[in-house]
Amino acid sequence: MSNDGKCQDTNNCINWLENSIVNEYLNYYEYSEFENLETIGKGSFGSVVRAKWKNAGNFFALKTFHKNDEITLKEVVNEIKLQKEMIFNENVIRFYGITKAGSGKF
Ligand SMILES: Nc1ncnc2c1ncn2[C@@H]1O[C@H](COP(=O)(O)OP(=O)(O)OP(=O)(O)O)[C@@H](O)[C@H]1O
Repeated sequence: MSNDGKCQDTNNCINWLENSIVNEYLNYYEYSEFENLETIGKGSFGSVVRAKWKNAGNFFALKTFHKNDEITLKEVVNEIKLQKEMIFNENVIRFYGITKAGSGKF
């Protein structure tokens, strides 16, 4: 699938994410690079945790999606697309990249 943001089913969404990482459109972080995870909020699709990035000691908000189903994967791709479009808006938090928890969730 091309990297035009289309995500019609589960496999397409996963391919879009993986191609975006391989082609370096998205930064990928190993989940093991984070420590001191503390839950700071919950949304419709998952929870948000504050986590320390071991490499530099700074903190990130990690948005975790609880399921790997089609609706959730479409939400992940949609949210990444929105974040990338908002890159120059100072009122919107910066999107740094994506990680994958041990359970396979993004
Ligand atoms: N970057 C962040 N820094 C601090 N807290 C955050 C951050 N992102 C999200 N949160 C907290 O986590 C909560 C859940 O965020 P999340 O984005 O999962 O859902 P939402 O946008 O509030 O709702 P929905 O999932 O219905 O769109 C937020 O309401 C907020 O309290």
